[in-house]
This record gives sequence, C-alpha cells and structure tokens, in this order.
Amino acid sequence: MLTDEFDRDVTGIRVSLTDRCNFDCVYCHNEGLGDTRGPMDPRENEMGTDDVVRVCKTAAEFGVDSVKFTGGEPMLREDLEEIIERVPDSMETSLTTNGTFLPGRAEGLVEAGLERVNISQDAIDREAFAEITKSGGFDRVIEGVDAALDAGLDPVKLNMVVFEATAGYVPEMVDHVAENDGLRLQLIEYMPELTGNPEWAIDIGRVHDWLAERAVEIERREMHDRKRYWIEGEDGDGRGMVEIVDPVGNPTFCANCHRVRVTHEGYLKGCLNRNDDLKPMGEMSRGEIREAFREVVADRVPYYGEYLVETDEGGWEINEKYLETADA
Ligand SMILES: Nc1nc2c(ncn2[C@@H]2O[C@H](COP(=O)(O)OP(=O)(O)OP(=O)(O)O)[C@@H](O)[C@H]2O)c(=O)[nH]1
Ligand SMILES: C[S@@+](CC[C@H](N)C(=O)[O-])C[C@H]1O[C@@H](n2cnc3c(N)ncnc32)[C@H](O)[C@@H]1O
Ligand code: SF4
Ligand code: SF4
Repeated sequence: MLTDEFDRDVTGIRVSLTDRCNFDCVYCHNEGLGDTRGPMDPRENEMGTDDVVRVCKTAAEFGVDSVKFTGGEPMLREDLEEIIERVPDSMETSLTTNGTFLPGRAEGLVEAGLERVNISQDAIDREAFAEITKSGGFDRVIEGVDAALDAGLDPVKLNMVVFEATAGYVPEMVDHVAENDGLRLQLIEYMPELTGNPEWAIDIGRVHDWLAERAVEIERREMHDRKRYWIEGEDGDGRGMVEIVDPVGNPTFCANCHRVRVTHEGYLKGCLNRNDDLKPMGEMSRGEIREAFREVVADRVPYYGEYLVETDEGGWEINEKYLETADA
C-alpha cells in the first residue's frame, strides 16, 4: 500500500482513456486535460490496451482496489470491454460516461466485469440538456440509463453538475431518483478552477441545507467525507439517495482523497486539478510504472489551502511555492 505524506492511503486509480468526446458540455473540465473538441477518431497519443492493463495490474500490486474509467468519453474506446475484462479481479471496476453508447454495449461491459456505472444527466428537460451539452443526445442518454439498469448495473448513479444553468432542475432530479428504483443522484459542485466562469457557481451549502430538511436519513461516505441524503418520494413510497460532491475550497474533501489519476497519454498525476506533477511512465514497463507511482504519491499535496490558496476577493490562486512548477 502506498501512503502519502498526509497519511492518505492510495486505494483507487482514475484512468482517463481518451480526451475525445461526442458532447461539448459548457462546463467540462475534461479531468483537467483541456478541451474535448476535435475529431472523434482514435488518436495516437492515447495509451494502448496493453498499457492500460499494465497500469491497472501494477496498481493492484500496490494494494489499489478500485479503478474508475473516465475521459473525455471512455466509451469511444472500442477496446473498453477488453480492458475491463483484463483488469485484475481484485479491483472494483467502474465507469463514468455520458451514457450515449450504453445501448447495445451495457451487457457486454457487465460480462467483461464492469460493476458500476455513473451516467451524466444534467437535466430532465430536453432543451436545457441540449443547451448544456451542445448535443441532441438526450434520448440516447435516457436509453443508456435503461440499458445499464437492464444489464444489472443497479444502482445507476446519475451525475449532475450543479451550476447556474442546472440549479433549477435539482428538485425535479431529486424526485426522479426518489420515485424510480435503481437510480441514485450525485450532485457535483461546479468546479471553475480549470474551466473559468466562476460566476456560474452557486452556493452548494444551500443545496445541503435544502436536502437536510427533506432527508429521512443522512450518511457520511468515507471517500471525500461526502454526505449522502436519503429522500422519500412524494407519495411516501420509494426512497432515493442523493450524494453531494463538493470539493471546491473543501480541505476535508481532499484530506479523504485516496485516488491518483492516469491521463489518456499515460502520465500519472496526484490531483484532478493539478497538472504540474505529471509523471511519465516511460515505455510503460512494470518497473517504470511502479517508479512513477511512488513518485506521484510522494509529491501529493493537500489541494485547497496548500496548492491553491484563497484570495482576499474569495477566488483561488496557486500558492507561490508551486508557481515555478505550475508554469513548467
Ligand atoms: N476535485 C475533485 N473532484 C472530484 C473528485 N472525485 C470526483 N470529483 C468530481 O465528481 C465528478 C464525477 O465523479 P465520478 O467519476 O462520476 O465518480 P465519483 O463520485 O468520483 O466516484 P464513485 O462515486 O465512487 O463512482 C468528477 O468528474 C469530478 O468533477 C476528486 O477527487 N476531486
Ligand atoms: C469529464 S466527465 C468524463 C466522463 C463522461 N464523458 C461523462 O460526462 O460522464 C466526468 C464528470 O465530470 C463532470 N464535470 C465536468 N466538468 C466539470 C466541472 N467543471 N465541474 C464539476 N464537474 C464537472 C461531468 O459532469 C462528469 O460527471
Ligand atoms: S460528456 Fe463528459 S467529457 Fe464530454 S464534454 Fe460532457 S462532461 Fe466533458
Ligand atoms: S482536489 Fe482534492 S479531492 Fe480532488 S483530486 Fe485534488 S486532492 Fe483529491
């Protein structure tokens, strides 16, 4: 097991398989890797199947017990099933996707070993959805959610980024998961650090307060110390779970962060929001991957309050200590 300087064991990896995407969401941080726009064809800079599998196997040797595949849109990778099939059995395998490619593929993914899926659905309203994602894929996403449920991936988590354009749809989405079996909702605080437009952010504290009033039970998840609210449907019949992901300016969230990241180009990085600690894995031999893992874990910093410090105006700027590396 690798543990960083701040006593955080590293138990998970989050692998970006591509930075390509068929959507163009207005808020997209693309895991801190820049724009998703561009051709959809496979790119040469993406890690190959064997490389991804080798990274997972090496992580498993270090006791890492979960892997999340993300992107860009990870389902643009035709080899996703093969990758999942070859991930060591000791690792829980999950996927975060926009859902459009799940119809027709969800079952195969489950057969390959996929255990969980998160599907981004920012609104129930078709027009708002089109506006936010710059796509007309709403029906495909809904079909994708159904395909995941049919394939046995229950409970499916719906990811919703909470910002100016979506905040009004929160109550509707909460009712949606409370009243429909097999669904959970994950409300993600809009993170402007990588994407700009800080004026889009809304006060996530208000969402917590609103949910706390409606909740019949509140839990805390160890990962990121996230809060989970159990909400009853209007008719008192069903129950749904709503989890809040609120990293912005939240040192407690970071203090419970046990994941390192792998970019589609094959670099390890210690934090979603940081790009100055990218560790190349050379030719991606097991030895080189092992070495890069040790280095990236050794370089981890608690993000908010250390790497990023609050300005007098309430914004965030890189701590002077890291300016040199951040510019590199
Ligand atoms: N800053 C920060 N944001 C995160 C972190 N983990 C998740 N997020 C945000 O939440 C989004 C959705 O996360 P997902 O990949 O769907 O899943 P998750 O909630 O991290 O993991 P599970 O609940 O275990 O499936 C990410 O793309 C980020 O925007 C983190 O460690 N740091
Ligand atoms: C970058 S996407 C990659 C996976 C897949 N394409 C999808 O949309 O689910 C992963 C998650 O990050 C979230 N996300 C993207 N930009 C964000 C931002 N600026 N703030 C908060 N969450 C963001 C998305 O909503 C999505 O749930
Ligand atoms: S679908 Fe995912 S990767 Fe694609 S633009 Fe939207 S948030 Fe970004
Ligand atoms: S912002 Fe905090 S929680 Fe997110 S990846 Fe960085 S250290 Fe982990």
